[in-house]
Amino acid sequence: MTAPAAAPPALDVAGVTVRFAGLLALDDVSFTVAPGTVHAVIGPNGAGKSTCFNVLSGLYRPTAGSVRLGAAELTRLAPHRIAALGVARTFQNIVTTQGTVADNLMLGRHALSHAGFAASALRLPRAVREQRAHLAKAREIAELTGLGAHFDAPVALLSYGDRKRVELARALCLEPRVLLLDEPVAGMNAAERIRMTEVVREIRAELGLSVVLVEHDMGLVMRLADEVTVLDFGRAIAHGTPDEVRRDPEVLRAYLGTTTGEDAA
Ligand SMILES: Nc1ncnc2c1ncn2[C@@H]1O[C@H](COP(=O)(O)OP(=O)(O)OP(=O)(O)O)[C@@H](O)[C@H]1O
Repeated sequence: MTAPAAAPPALDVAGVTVRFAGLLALDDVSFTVAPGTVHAVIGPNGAGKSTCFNVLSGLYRPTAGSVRLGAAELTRLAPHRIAALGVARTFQNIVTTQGTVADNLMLGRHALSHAGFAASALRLPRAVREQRAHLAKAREIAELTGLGAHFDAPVALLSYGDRKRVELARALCLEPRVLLLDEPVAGMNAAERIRMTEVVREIRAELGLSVVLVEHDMGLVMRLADEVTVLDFGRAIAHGTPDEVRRDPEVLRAYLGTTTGEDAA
């Protein structure tokens, strides 16, 4: 694998508010994802986690507040512009079933293609060279995410866990500086969860990117996150290391019936 790129800039979320009619889905939420760290956003159902992700990836425009990647303000940009600045996301419920693993990863490379459609269709030398380089990169990312042996396999024939990693690999094909992971282990069995945890660790170490993680699986959050922000009714009620937040009385209160924080979220 290539050497890790320079550390990504910090992702600063400052005073973000999202109002849907009368409902405050996010209420003046601020946190900073430090370069190269895994930052989890957790909270009970309806706390605002998905809304927060949708703001970070440009699907929602906040009512107030800002999201900055280094000097770049993201909140007024369309999702594809945010992706082009190096913020890629996975989707919780999209588990692709079309094409081969290679096809899906090459779709992820599409946004980085410089040769135009006509040049590619005409197989002009530059387009052919570029296509070859994209394929090599896609293969490298498949290896990194444990999909190397399945590179030419139809996605429909893969296990659920492998397909979730295709979604992750597709996002990595954008060569992001910040990766937004939306419930990466949702629906997985125990073995698949462990595998995904290992893969996220490896990609962080290998690629040096920052990861923002929304996840209900507290085991995964405790093992992976450097920092955690806890949302409740749209407000950020706690920030800290996994150990700090699981001992925080307000966090324990937010998760009704939770006494240890182990099975929170
Ligand atoms: N597009 C929308 N229009 C109106 N209300 C919305 C919309 N999206 C989310 N909400 C509301 O905003 C609040 C926060 O929802 P959100 O989906 O962000 O929470 P969440 O923490 O991701 O929940 P879950 O863990 O159940 O996925 C909820 O009350 C939800 O009903």
